[in-house]
Amino acid sequence: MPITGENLIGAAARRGEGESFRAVEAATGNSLEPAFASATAADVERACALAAEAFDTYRETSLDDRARFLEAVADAIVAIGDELIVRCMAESGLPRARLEGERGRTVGQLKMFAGVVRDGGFLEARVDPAQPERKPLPRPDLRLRQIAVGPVAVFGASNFPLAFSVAGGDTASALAAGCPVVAKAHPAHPGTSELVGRAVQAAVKQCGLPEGVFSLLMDSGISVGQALVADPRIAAVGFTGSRRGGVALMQAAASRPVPIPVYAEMSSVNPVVLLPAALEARGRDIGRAFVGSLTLGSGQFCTNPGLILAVEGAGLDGFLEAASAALTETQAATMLTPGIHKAYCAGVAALESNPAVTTLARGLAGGTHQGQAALFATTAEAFLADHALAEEVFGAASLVVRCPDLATIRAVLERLEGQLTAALHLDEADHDAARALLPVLERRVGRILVNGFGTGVEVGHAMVHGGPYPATSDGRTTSVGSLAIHRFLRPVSYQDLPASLLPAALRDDNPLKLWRRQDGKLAAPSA
Ligand SMILES: NC(=O)C1=CN([C@@H]2O[C@H](COP(=O)(O)OP(=O)(O)OC[C@H]3O[C@@H](n4cnc5c(N)ncnc54)[C@H](O)[C@@H]3O)[C@@H](O)[C@H]2O)C=CC1
Ligand SMILES: O=C(O)CCC(=O)C(=O)O
Repeated sequence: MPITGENLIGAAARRGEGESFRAVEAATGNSLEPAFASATAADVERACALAAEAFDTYRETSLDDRARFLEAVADAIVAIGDELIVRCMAESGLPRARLEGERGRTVGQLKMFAGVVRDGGFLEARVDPAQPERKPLPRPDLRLRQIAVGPVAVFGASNFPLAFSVAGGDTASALAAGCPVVAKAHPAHPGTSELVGRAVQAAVKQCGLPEGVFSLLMDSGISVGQALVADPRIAAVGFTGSRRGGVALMQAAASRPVPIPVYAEMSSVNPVVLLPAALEARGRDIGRAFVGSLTLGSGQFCTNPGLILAVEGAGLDGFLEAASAALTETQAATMLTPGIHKAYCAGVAALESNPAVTTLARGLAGGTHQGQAALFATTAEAFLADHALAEEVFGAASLVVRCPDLATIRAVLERLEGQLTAALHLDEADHDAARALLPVLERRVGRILVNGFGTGVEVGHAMVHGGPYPATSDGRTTSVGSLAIHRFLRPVSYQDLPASLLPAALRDDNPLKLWRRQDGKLAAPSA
């Protein structure tokens, strides 16, 4: 499939008339062909108009038709073949095996949502039949279902160019909910974005859906994203990226005449608590496993373990020795963009020059665009006194906070901002200590895990990839897993509607065979 540098607006492919830009090969910094041209305000207008036009038809597609569409998108992505992987490797600097895995995750995610749609449970159908004889007042007939919120703007992430990008989790969950998507390509991987966008466009056509179900807009800057979020037809936003970018979109959305929700996944340092018995028994093993997670993908995961909390002692010393030894041998790896590399180097330099911070180890030095891993340590006292030490350094850098006791670990956790994950390393003798920390962790994070690290999010039904601000803009939800569909749904109640006007999900004969809440009780569909 040739990459043309065009915007995909409904069924059309159109060269933008905005600023021209090229993708950059992450490993070399060289420009890649072809030139892309940023979309204009008229392109944004057209994509949003088509999305609004498609909305009522698309949201009422049968569950089976919508599921088949999601499966068609998955198949079309696979059908691109190796060209997708090769282009994505060049644009992101990520290795083949990682991107092949990520393609599998992207396709699996679309198929999972196809299953969620077919199941119909996300409609949360409820029926409270009328009670005309109720005293002192009769009860009306009340029925409820969830409907799609409207067209969704999706901003692809730089660090997951497939699974969190054009046809990633935000797009899959919005399409599953019945929302058309206008995607804004990340300027770090426009070629990858176009290839995937063309696959979605082809699936829309193949399934006979209205063309406005999907559009893809290019931009080297931020004006297309700003115009998209401001467009009155856009009803919600999905975003993964920097705190600055996410907050800017939250502000843009909140200052519209009609504000809309922004589901932004932003920054997180993902505290890892090493409890005493586990540290003493296997501190060295934990240290080696930690370095594996820290340096995965050059540390460019929002779930990266950026903060380690432990009580001082021989166990922590063993952990630090093993972690430092492993880190010292870690190869530097190409980072996603020169900008991200520069931000990483600045973050590391700030820690190195902080008098309250000790550099424990650095990985092997690398080329111009490669991130050199780093491990730092500080005291709890210094950490609590300096807010900057709790900020995310995006890349393979982590800070160990030496604590005098468990109460101090708890105090540090209490002071942290909202996080995506927290990990506890524990043995049985640590259970009481862990139990005491759980209430704090539940208040601070979206996912609590034991004897592991948060990198590598499982795409499933019980996953929460979210957390209180600033991990995300809305801690009540998730951007990974089937629950993500609820971000793009809204309940509607139908009171005393004649049977012929009711949506199929709420009719007495239950033609969709849904599990429904009948007078408050979950009821199976009759055979
Ligand atoms: N928490 C996470 O998962 C991630 C965090 N990051 C952080 O973000 C930094 C920069 O990476 P990027 O991927 O470029 O993130 P970014 O937040 O700068 O950009 C992400 C997307 O949002 C758009 N955007 C950014 N600011 C905007 C604004 N004010 N108005 C409209 N659109 C806007 C960009 O054009 C891009 O499409 C990294 O150094 C890292 O610190 C990056 C990737 C993932
Ligand atoms: O760890 C993962 O699998 C996903 C991480 C993520 O969401 C991110 O880095 O943006």
